Amino acid sequence: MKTLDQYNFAGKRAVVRVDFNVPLDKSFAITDDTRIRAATPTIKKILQDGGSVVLLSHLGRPKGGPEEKYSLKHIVARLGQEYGQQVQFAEDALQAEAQAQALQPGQILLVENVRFYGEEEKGNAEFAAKLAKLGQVYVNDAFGAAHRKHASTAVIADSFAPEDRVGGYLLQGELDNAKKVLEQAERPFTAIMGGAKISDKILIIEKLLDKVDNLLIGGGMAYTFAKAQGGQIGNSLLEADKMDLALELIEKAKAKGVNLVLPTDSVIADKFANDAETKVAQNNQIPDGWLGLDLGPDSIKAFSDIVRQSKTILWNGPMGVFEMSSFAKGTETVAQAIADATQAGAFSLIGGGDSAAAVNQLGFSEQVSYISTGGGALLEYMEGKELPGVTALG
Ligand SMILES: Nc1ncnc2c1ncn2[C@@H]1O[C@H](COP(=O)(O)OP(=O)(O)OP(=O)(O)O)[C@@H](O)[C@H]1O
Ligand SMILES: O=C(O)[C@H](O)COP(=O)(O)O
Repeated sequence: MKTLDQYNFAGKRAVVRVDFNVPLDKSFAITDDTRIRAATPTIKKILQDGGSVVLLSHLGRPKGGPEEKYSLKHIVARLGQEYGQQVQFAEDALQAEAQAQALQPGQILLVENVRFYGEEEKGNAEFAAKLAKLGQVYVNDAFGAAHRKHASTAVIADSFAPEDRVGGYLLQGELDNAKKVLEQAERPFTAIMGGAKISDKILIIEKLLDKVDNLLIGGGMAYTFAKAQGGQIGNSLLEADKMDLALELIEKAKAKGVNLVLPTDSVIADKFANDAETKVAQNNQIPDGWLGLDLGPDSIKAFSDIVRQSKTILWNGPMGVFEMSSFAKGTETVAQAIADATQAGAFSLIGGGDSAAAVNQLGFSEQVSYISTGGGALLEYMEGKELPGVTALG
């Protein structure tokens, strides 16, 4: 992979694929800008060389057409602050060529969400070739989307000569840190998995069983395990078609000697709201009409104790609905335990858009070793899978 420092961008227009899939609140304000800040060194290097930049990104999961809540126009002003200059905006990825060609050295153009075209996620070659016309060199700095073989993350590279395909600083740094955990993990090695996207992660959990000593499973995905074990989970998150797999994972963990820890209790709520009525329940005895939204006190203690004794820690996915203060305690306490372990010499790698947001929001960002901008991308890399976004640069 050609690195940024091996390329001189003077007089060149670079198409830079970034992962600006940042969380937005209801009024479209950015609630965590980690991914924006993380790509800045790459963009500055290109500009300082005397190049111009055409930014491509996705935001959210639109259904193949424009959707106001997923428009990248919401982040234009923030980018302007970040780069200390006005950032131009192209409202349609396939109508952006004239605007791109008019860019002067040092200028930046942000192109509307590439997923407003269904061809993006299909990895359509014609669509990719049209995007490639926006510049003369392709830079991929979208580590968070490097596991997607999409038009702008991978296929587009075919339209550029190998010497004009470049890996950005963020992409390179992320790969270096992930390798540290994969190849030099000091034991005990603990992975903590949580969040809502059960189907995205459950297969990856299986792979982690070959690498870790402890696997802690919290957040929404834990209820699929509880239900599979015969528990009552009320209205908590469930992916019914993954229950068999959950049981298999429990068995496999046993066979491999991995300490798989599930929450024993939860903070449950009578509605999905910060002002809901709450109480603590055993994870297998959640009444109908109630839903588990955070780790309970026993689970918090069990998780934190293991984390504090670990020498390598990988965390992906919050332990509860941390965005609501009533359900943030599990995530906060686990983050504190990771910070304590790091202070005591452990290497801690935090992955996932929401996990990174939680660590920032709760004020722990300076107390962990590395915050990855990748969720699925980091995990797939850890699992030993090839990342199409990286392979395409070769
Ligand atoms: N018990 C729960 N019930 C419902 N939602 C939950 C629960 N626990 C956590 N969540 C939600 O899960 C979401 C995060 O899940 P997600 O799988 O997206 O994690 P992530 O860290 O962002 O990883 P990635 O980057 O792969 O998306 C948060 O918005 C959080 O509120
Ligand atoms: O948030 C992420 O993990 C990346 O931006 C990829 O998004 P996706 O899971 O919607 O492809």
